[in-house]
Amino acid sequence: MKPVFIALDFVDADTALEFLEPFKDVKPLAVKVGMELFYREGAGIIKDLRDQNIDVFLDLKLHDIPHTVQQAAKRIGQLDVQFTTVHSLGGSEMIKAARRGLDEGAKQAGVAAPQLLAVTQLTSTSEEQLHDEELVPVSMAESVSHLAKMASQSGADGVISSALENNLIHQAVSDGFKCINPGIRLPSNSVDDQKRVVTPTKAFELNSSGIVVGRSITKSDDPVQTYKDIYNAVNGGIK
Ligand SMILES: O=C(O)c1cc(=O)[nH]c(=O)n1[C@@H]1O[C@H](COP(=O)(O)O)[C@@H](O)[C@H]1O
Repeated sequence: MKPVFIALDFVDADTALEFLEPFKDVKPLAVKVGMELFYREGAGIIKDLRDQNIDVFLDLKLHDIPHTVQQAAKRIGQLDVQFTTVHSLGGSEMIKAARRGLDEGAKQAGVAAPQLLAVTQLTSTSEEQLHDEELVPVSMAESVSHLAKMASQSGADGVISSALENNLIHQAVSDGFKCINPGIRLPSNSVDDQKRVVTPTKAFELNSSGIVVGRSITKSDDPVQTYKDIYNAVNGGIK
């Protein structure tokens, strides 16, 4: 099963849970809680979702010195979430520290440790920005596959990248390493702030291990049907 994570980019728990009401008989269901919702609601929203048996990807994109990241990751590891993120640009020592923190926290809480995903280059970053603002001299594809290799050697279970880079990443890492892809748009949607976008079908043609979809579902006229259509295009099986 390749997950389709719905990005719950909502202002508060009431709005997020109200949005999820019509999904109560939809299985499987996986959601992403990001900074907007978590900074407002903290661990309470994670508990509400886990109590409904929903898989949770807690996306806080940790990026700090290794000790700070390890301690923060320990707290995340205690929350019984299934996936979480760090920025790969924090470096190999930071990613290893995150891995240690997640494992320690999960062990203390008696839950399974979350899978660790390292963000390579954000899907809102263009090739021009990479060169002009970050002064990175190599191409986007080279930068992303290099960061993915480093993340895989540092204990990450996968990366967050645009699907456009999946095939290069798969060549650089061992089997089983996940490429989870945001920057997903249906052909009729506007691109908004994203730069490196693909459709859900294209993402899976490009060997995606899972996708993150926000506004294409949350702003759709019929979010449940849009979720089912996207999920079925990839996996089939939801009525
Ligand atoms: O880590 C992420 O999930 C992420 C990384 C990235 O490079 N690009 C990206 O868009 N995201 C997240 O994926 C979601 C995309 O939302 P939409 O653009 O509305 O589909 C947001 O919650 C972003 O925070």
